[in-house]
Amino acid sequence: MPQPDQVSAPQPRLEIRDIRRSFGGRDVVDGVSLRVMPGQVTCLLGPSGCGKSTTLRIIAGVDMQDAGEIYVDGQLVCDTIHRVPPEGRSIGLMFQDFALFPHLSVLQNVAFGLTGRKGEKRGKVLELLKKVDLARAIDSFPHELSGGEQQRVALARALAPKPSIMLMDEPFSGLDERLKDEIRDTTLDVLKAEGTAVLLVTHEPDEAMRMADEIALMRDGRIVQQGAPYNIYNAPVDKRAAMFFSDINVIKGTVQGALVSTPFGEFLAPGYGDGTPVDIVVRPQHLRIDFDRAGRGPNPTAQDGVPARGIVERARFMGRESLVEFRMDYDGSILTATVPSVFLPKVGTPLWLMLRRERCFVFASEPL
Ligand SMILES: Nc1ncnc2c1ncn2[C@@H]1O[C@H](COP(=O)(O)OP(=O)(O)OP(=O)(O)O)[C@@H](O)[C@H]1O
Repeated sequence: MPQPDQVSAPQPRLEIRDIRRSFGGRDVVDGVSLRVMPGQVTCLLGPSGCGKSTTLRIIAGVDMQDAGEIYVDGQLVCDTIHRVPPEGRSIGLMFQDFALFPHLSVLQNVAFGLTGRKGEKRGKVLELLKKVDLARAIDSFPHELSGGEQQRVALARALAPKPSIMLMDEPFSGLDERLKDEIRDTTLDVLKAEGTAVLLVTHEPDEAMRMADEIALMRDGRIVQQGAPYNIYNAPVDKRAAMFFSDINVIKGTVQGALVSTPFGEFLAPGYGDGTPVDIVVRPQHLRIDFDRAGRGPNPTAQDGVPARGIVERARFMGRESLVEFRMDYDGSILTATVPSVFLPKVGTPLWLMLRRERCFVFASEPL
């Protein structure tokens, strides 16, 4: 029996350490480290141009880092001296523009990455196509399939050489919204069942939240925050990280004695010196709305703080929810709340707003 201190930590399928890459003197990837465990999906999420695709291309071996190391199952596959070629890295690729060969059948497309005799290959392809629920299409040609079906064939093709890692760069962005959800779920199910480690690049927060076990939020060539979707969403590292996932409201204040006084009551601001301008950030769904009672609002509570009054400036029905904008009495600024769509107040209605304390974040003000 292994002793507790002899039990080794689980081995990441993919590990990159301090990867750097610059183009024309600009650090496009500026010290990125990541680990992806078997069967885990990590999403590299960030705005256009932040260096996501470059990071992926380096891992795939189609571009070369200036510094840093890449390990697959604990084995060094690439540093600046040693370099295992792309085909030797046990890495599968699925890119948005990674199209099927139009003149080859589904069988030939999926068999493309397989070795072995013809009869054997058909058996293997059939097995792969069953996984993506497309066995019936084995003799079809790409143009006879829908976009989603083509994507599932592409997945089967990428899985054919049994890669231990799958790199995906915006693989679903060409599909229509309804199809996307379905193909995302199929893809996830298949990859999880295979135990493949997935690194998926996307600029869509919704896609990352839906797909990822872990999100690595990237900005200007660096990972600024990494964690489970729930944690990234509910404990953003800064205002820009909060804004990346939803609209936000900002209430301005200044720190005095580790506290910020606002019309919504006092907020703790530990670690900030006196006089520091701060932003209290809260998402629209974390505002509470209450009725006006002859010029008075609800009583303050520990959970929601002090109410402040605003006048409905605009209210829009959005289907599942309504979006309501308030002009606040205290300084004329606008705050936005989302509420269940059964509630659609009239413009000009006075209402009281409270902020759900545990959903508010205090950050030092920074120009964006
Ligand atoms: N081969 C190259 N030569 C010069 N500049 C490059 C090269 N490859 C990428 N870049 C630049 O590096 C920056 C990051 O590009 P990258 O494609 O990695 O970003 P991204 O986050 O994937 O963005 P997008 O989502 O738009 O693809 C961009 O400004 C891009 O123009």
